[in-house]
Amino acid sequence: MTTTTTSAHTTAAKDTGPGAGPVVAFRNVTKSYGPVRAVDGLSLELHPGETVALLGPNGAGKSSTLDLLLGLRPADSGTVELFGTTPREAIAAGRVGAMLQSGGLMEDVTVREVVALGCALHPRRYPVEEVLGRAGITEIADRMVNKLSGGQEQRVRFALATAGRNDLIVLDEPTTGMDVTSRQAFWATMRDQAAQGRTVLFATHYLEEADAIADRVLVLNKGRLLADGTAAEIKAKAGARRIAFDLAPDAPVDETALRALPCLTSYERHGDTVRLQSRDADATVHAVYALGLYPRNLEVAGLGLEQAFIALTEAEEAK
Ligand SMILES: Nc1ncnc2c1ncn2[C@@H]1O[C@H](COP(=O)(O)OP(=O)(O)OP(=O)(O)O)[C@@H](O)[C@H]1O
Repeated sequence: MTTTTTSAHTTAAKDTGPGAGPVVAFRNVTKSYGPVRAVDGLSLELHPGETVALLGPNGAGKSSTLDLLLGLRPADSGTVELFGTTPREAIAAGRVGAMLQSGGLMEDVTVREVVALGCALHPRRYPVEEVLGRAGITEIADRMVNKLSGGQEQRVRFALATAGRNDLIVLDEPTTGMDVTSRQAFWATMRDQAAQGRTVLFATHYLEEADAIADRVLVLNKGRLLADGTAAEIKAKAGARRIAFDLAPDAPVDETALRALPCLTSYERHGDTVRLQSRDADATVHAVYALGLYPRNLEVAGLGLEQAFIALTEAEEAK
């Protein structure tokens, strides 16, 4: 095993700097389980220092993509490279840390013992106490692993993923089971890792996390890449805008005419409040006035990431 005396605060390896090749390269990768095509001709590249969120509905292929990336499963066709080499070689070189949903922790050991083992196995390890501190588990270091809550287990997994100086950190729904404070602390640590030049890829169902943390968002559906860009670009790609207004109380309202407004992609009414999504907000608002309504508190806004995500995946389902 290789050891290193590099300072704990050394940044990621030099060849991950600007101008270096991609950290991750998928080229036309396909993976099926029997009749289910979990990953369908996926091509993408991740670059040094990016923090990338992987979004998708249940069964979209997120975990399968991460499994292929980590070499845990072979692709049926296409190629997966990390740092220009195979996943196996990149992991053996200690360049990749991963926190997966599955995989039990050893049970009859303390938190410190399991983290110490993770550190010992890493070719570019950090000191155990530093790893415990970063994951916020110093206080529970002497507790048995099988006595931990779900959120505490997640923190131990996080400690194992950051036991050494990795250049790529892969996280599959890392904050599931964590309370709000733990989540915030977790992402603060992750931001710090990214600021040191590491590439971070995380799958999540929390769209607000993707919006707040990621500088790039990949939307997967049915194993295919539906959108790839900043959160703002994904919102723009969804195309629709939100319109909300209040109807004048007691004014006669033709519900059928409201539902038939032009360019609507969604319609909701709660009492006097109407909430719409429209492909062309100008045309819709114009038609509201043409109905002889006098909307009050009129608001027109872009979609949030969550609504954009739903609009994009629904549009794909409708194909
Ligand atoms: N080992 C397996 N055997 C058979 N089918 C599988 C296996 N693993 C995944 N699948 C199927 O492949 C598809 C993609 O699953 P995957 O777990 O990659 O999606 P996901 O986006 O991670 O979903 P979730 O958000 O629910 O975790 C699903 O239809 C799933 O049922």
